[in-house]
Amino acid sequence: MLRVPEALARVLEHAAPLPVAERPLENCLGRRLAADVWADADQPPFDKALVDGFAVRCEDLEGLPKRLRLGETILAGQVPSRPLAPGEAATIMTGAPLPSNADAVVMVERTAPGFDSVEILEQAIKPGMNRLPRGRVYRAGDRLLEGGVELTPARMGLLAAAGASRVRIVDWTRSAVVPTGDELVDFREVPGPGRIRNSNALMLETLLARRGLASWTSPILRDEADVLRNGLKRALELDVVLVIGGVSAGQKDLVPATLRELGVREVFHKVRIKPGKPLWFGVGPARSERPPALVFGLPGNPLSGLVNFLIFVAPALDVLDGRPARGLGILPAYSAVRLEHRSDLETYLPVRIVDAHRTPTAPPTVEPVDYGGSADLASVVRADGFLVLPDRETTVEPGEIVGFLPLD
Ligand SMILES: Nc1nc2c(c(=O)[nH]1)N[C@H]1C(S)=C(S)[C@@H](COP(=O)(O)OP(=O)(O)OC[C@H]3O[C@@H](n4cnc5c(N)ncnc54)[C@H](O)[C@@H]3O)O[C@H]1N2
Ligand code: MOO
Repeated sequence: MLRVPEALARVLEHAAPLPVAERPLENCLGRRLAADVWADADQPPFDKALVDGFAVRCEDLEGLPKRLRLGETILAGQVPSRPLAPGEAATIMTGAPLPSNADAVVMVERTAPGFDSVEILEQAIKPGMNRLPRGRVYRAGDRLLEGGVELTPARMGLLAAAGASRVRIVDWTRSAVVPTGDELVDFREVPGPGRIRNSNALMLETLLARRGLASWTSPILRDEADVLRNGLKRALELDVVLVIGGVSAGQKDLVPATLRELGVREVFHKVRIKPGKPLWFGVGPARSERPPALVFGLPGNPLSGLVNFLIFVAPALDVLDGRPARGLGILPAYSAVRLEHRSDLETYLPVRIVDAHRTPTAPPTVEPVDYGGSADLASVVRADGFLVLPDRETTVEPGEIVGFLPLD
């Protein structure tokens, strides 16, 4: 059986960035830009007023206070019809273009406006005041964003300002979530005898959604070869397939055999991890425009699926997204209790932080929560993360440093 780092390395060996695609900007939050984006025009595209007030020529304003004749009014969205005449001011609103020879804008609060003239009150005025010159933000032809950066809200805004309405990105991963099992009913239903609600599909969909990825969820597939075959075939058209259940040793655990029948090449089955040991991983048949699907057969127990997602699926999604796989983010923590670990499986134990008033940089102290095993999703809700025990026997003493994988 593979150890966790070996299994992860096998997964990542088969993961490669998805092809570049041109997509509508509004759909690209969080995506990697695949090419540099250049400014199509100067920004601002004209000398622009930064306040509501009066556009002036500073040379008219020696020895304040002084009265200027009022010429035209320029609202945002309009353009001035002519330059200022000597001794003249134009009424102007924030965002409007300045007359070509105006070199400052005086705020309306620092003036005494009259009917056809305005008195500019005593104040320090110099050229450039309250005026954003054309091209001050960027010039046509400037590189606005470098290929490779992630699209944040501010970068999205910048691209919108530059009219980049379609952008080249590393395409987003299309994932399928495939719940399997005769015992499952939709979570909106009341389960009959022996049945349980399908909780894992929603958990996996939302784990993907947290990463900005929409997914397709198949109907619950019954444990019958032809039902599984048809359902899984459809899922294999996507980039990542998360099959839930049916991967251990039961009589109805038909998922691995069905996947192999559909041309999915098994890379490994079972990992030295708890929960999540029965994990199955394979690579789908070749596709014309995208790399073959990465297929994860996640064990049906909710915590097994969650832990396997965090440890194996999430790093693969990073690579498909065109970014280096982020580390697991395992931090040091102190164990509050003695733990006797008698297993050769790397073990993820739900724990809560017990020292609420610690300083932010100090490792937290953690203690296990009441835990009923990998079907006990309520334990994770009580937990702040997982304490990680190695894949060999070990005893942890109270106060000893352990690995801690925070949740959320
Ligand atoms: N003889 C062996 N038995 C089992 C082994 C083993 O190595 N040898 N491994 C155990 C471990 S560990 C796990 S984990 C489970 C994994 O089993 P499967 O992946 O085959 O999953 P199922 O049997 O279909 O389901 C297990 C459990 O999870 C529930 N489940 C399934 N799907 C969902 C869902 N979408 N939402 C909520 N709950 C779900 C299912 O009802 C079962 O209770 O196998 C052990 N057995
Ligand atoms: O992986 Mo299983 O989840 O240990 O119960």
